[in-house]
Amino acid sequence: MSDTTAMAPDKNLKDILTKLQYQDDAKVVEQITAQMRQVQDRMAGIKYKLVVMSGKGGVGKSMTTVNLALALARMGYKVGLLDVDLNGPCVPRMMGLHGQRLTITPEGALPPIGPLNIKVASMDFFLDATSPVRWKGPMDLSPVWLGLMEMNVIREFLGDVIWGELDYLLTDLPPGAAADKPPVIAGFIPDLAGAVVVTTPSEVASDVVQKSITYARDMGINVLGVVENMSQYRCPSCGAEHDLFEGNTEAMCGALDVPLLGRIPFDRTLAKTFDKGVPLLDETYPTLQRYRQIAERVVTLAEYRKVLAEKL
Ligand SMILES: Nc1ncnc2c1ncn2[C@@H]1O[C@H](COP(=O)(O)OP(=O)(O)OP(=O)(O)O)[C@@H](O)[C@H]1O
Repeated sequence: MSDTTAMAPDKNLKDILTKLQYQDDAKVVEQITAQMRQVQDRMAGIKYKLVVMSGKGGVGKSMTTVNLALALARMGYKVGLLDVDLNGPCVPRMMGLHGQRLTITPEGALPPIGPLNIKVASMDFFLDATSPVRWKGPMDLSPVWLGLMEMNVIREFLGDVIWGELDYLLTDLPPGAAADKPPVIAGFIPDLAGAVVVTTPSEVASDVVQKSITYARDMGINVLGVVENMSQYRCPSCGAEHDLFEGNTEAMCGALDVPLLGRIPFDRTLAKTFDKGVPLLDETYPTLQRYRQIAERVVTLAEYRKVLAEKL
């Protein structure tokens, strides 16, 4: 049995990165290539790697990622969940794993196991509870270095986690549209099967989500479809459903030629349970059944694409 220790919390990017020395350009390329090779090896046992992205923040991307993972696990698949947000990782809390740590072994970092045997790896597992990740160098250098360092931390992190054999790995990307980090981070995941884009009808009314879909496609990411979150509000007393926002997701999907995978209503029970770290697991619950239908569509699309890619 290998010697295991919990990873110490560390918030200072400069400390995290002391082992990474940028001496010259050739070294940087060498280092990044080595990191990417390591990530490829670590993820070699995963059949389908998916990312979940959104245009703006707060549209329910993490809620969707977590519930798709749970739905896939309920369908009998071996599932992993990866949360790469440095400044707002919330997957561990939603899965009831906040405060856990990755277990460091000589072979790499073992992710904690959440409900339905889902392996969960998050930046949260080596960050401290409340303070933000901070820069300790000169402030005028911080935008450039923070970007570089953040990408480096993420590649290092991806190269450390031992996933073993999985059917699906779902990655919750940080929010952001167009020329921003999510598609770049998605590019760190080798043989990506595709992306699921989460939006709300109000976001559709703006052009942020369309930009992120276009940008993802420009980066060669296969957009499997769109999930419309907080579509409607179900009245707790009479059960009637009412629209919450203006916006026509169906029309947007038609215009972009991307499938609408499903709609999830605004559901207070969902928010209350997952935000408290007590994930709702009753599969007969109507909103969870909707996630199940979306997960079934995702499986069909991912498998179809794979078969197609193998035949061509
Ligand atoms: N369908 C829903 N019904 C009710 N509340 C929801 C729903 N989806 C998400 N929420 C709530 O909205 C808040 C934001 O959700 P979530 O953290 O999943 O968004 P996000 O897009 O991942 O945010 P971020 O941009 O910070 O990554 C949370 O409190 C969550 O519980």
